Amino acid sequence: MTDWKFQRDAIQTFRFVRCTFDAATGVAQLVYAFDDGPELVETITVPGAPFTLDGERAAAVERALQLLHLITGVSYYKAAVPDEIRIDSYAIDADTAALLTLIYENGLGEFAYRNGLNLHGRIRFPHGANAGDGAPVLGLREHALVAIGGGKDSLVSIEALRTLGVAQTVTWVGGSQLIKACAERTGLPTLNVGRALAPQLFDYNREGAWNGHIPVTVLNSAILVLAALLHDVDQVVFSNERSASYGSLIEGAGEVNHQWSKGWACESAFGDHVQRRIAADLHYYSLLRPLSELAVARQFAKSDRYDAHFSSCNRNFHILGERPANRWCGVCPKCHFVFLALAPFMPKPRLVGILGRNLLDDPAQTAGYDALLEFQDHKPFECVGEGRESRAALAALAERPEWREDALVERFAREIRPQLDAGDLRIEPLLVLDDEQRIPPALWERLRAHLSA
Ligand SMILES: CC(=O)N[C@H]1[C@@H](OP(=O)(O)OP(=O)(O)OC[C@H]2O[C@@H](n3ccc(=O)[nH]c3=O)[C@H](O)[C@@H]2O)O[C@H](CO)[C@@H](O)[C@@H]1O[C@H](C)C(=O)N[C@@H](C)C(=O)N[C@@H](CCC(=O)O)C(=O)O
Ligand SMILES: Nc1ncnc2c1ncn2[C@@H]1O[C@H](COP(=O)(O)OP(=O)(O)OP(=O)(O)O)[C@@H](O)[C@H]1O
Repeated sequence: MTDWKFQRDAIQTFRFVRCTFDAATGVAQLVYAFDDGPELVETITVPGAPFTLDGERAAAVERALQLLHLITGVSYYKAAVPDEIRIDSYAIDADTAALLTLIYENGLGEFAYRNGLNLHGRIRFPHGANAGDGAPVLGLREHALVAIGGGKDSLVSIEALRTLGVAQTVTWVGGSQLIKACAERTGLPTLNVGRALAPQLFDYNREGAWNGHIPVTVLNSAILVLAALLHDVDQVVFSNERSASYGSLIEGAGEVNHQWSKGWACESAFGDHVQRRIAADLHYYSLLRPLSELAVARQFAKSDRYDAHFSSCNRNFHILGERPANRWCGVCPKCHFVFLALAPFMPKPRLVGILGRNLLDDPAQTAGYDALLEFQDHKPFECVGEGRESRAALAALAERPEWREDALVERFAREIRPQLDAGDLRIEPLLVLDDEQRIPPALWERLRAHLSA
């Protein structure tokens, strides 16, 4: 064991070694290993300890901990993608194995595509027969843990829930100062869950591990489910919009969705599983599922409360490495898209003030915008709206005197718009609310009225 070296292609087995939770400290340890190599220990710390857990709630916490262990393993499994998966210290049933296969295969879709790997049929979680449905009703208190990511989406949800009078705690995972500042700006109760990846993963990455995107949203979701049980809360609320269900269309490969774990397929499978197998009265849902990215942007633009605090630029959220000096790098797909999506709904000086520059008047950004428009390129592997949303937003700006002379708007009107069907360029149809969602029905009725106001 002391001589063990990470040799990606020689590794045969990925092991889920054990998971533990200490109610006195709020610390969960999620332990993995390759073959008989060193233990890889990821640590999750839920503030609020000590936690007093009675019989049924303690059992639900144990089930949530195992689900978290199984989902979080994706970060380590991907480093070698070995043929065999083993679960050393507990057993899972066929339903749980099916959920995990769905999450690993699809959540690692971009990773597999970029590395030229085929994961279909390769990910096999050992399992027994189905244990049957029947998670108990725990009598959880009516309260929402709302995930906050520092960008516009979660802020739209938080403000909607505030307006609708839903009691909420603004919750985030990890040490981002930007998210903390946004959370504090809400003026609501906050909960910051600590997360430390096993340090060896960074060594393995340097030593030739497979690397690439992992389904981080479902991982954060599993963390919040555990935190909800510990804090006796009946709702875990995310802010994943309808557009997240659509990936990039790649010639020869089909659809590859960077944000698969923000999509409806993941939300419905994960949310149903939580209610069937963990706690029948724990509701996991995305409040923004009925909305397109443009509809979310329109909603965000209604208030300027967060203009000086939020950022959707993912470059702020690296564990290691540099972050943009003024919250917006201005050159990545998310900066491009958010600028474009907000532009039809916000006065121009306000938007330029938020990002610090006018991205649509910068010819150097042409290729970036072409990818968003799916013009001579595919939609970027990032959390951006659908191509039709970008095209509709630019078409709207091409009609506005304050925007139409800007370099990229003018180019769109001259070169790209004539190749498109005018009927597909209207914004209004993209703002219609969708019915595919799992928001608690009474809340959905009130939310629909609020969003339509
Ligand atoms: C901040 C970011 O975008 N990171 C992505 C980037 O990672 P990078 O290597 O540049 O830096 P770090 O994030 O600091 O990660 C260092 C290494 O750690 C590993 N890792 C990290 C987190 C984790 O949960 N598991 C891990 O294994 C990984 O090996 C890193 O190399 O590129 C990576 C490869 O494409 C991405 O996976 C990183 O994405 C993060 C996991 C992340 O948190 N990204 C979110 C900002 C993000 O993409 N959110 C999407 C949601 C999409 C989804 O749910 O799938 C969004 O904006 O909506
Ligand atoms: N560190 C985090 N902890 C908990 N939840 C997070 C974290 N980062 C992102 N999320 C949540 O994951 C979901 C997807 O994140 P995403 O980045 O799309 O949203 P956002 O930051 O609210 O908005 P934007 O799209 O403008 O960046 C959101 O519900 C967000 O709240």
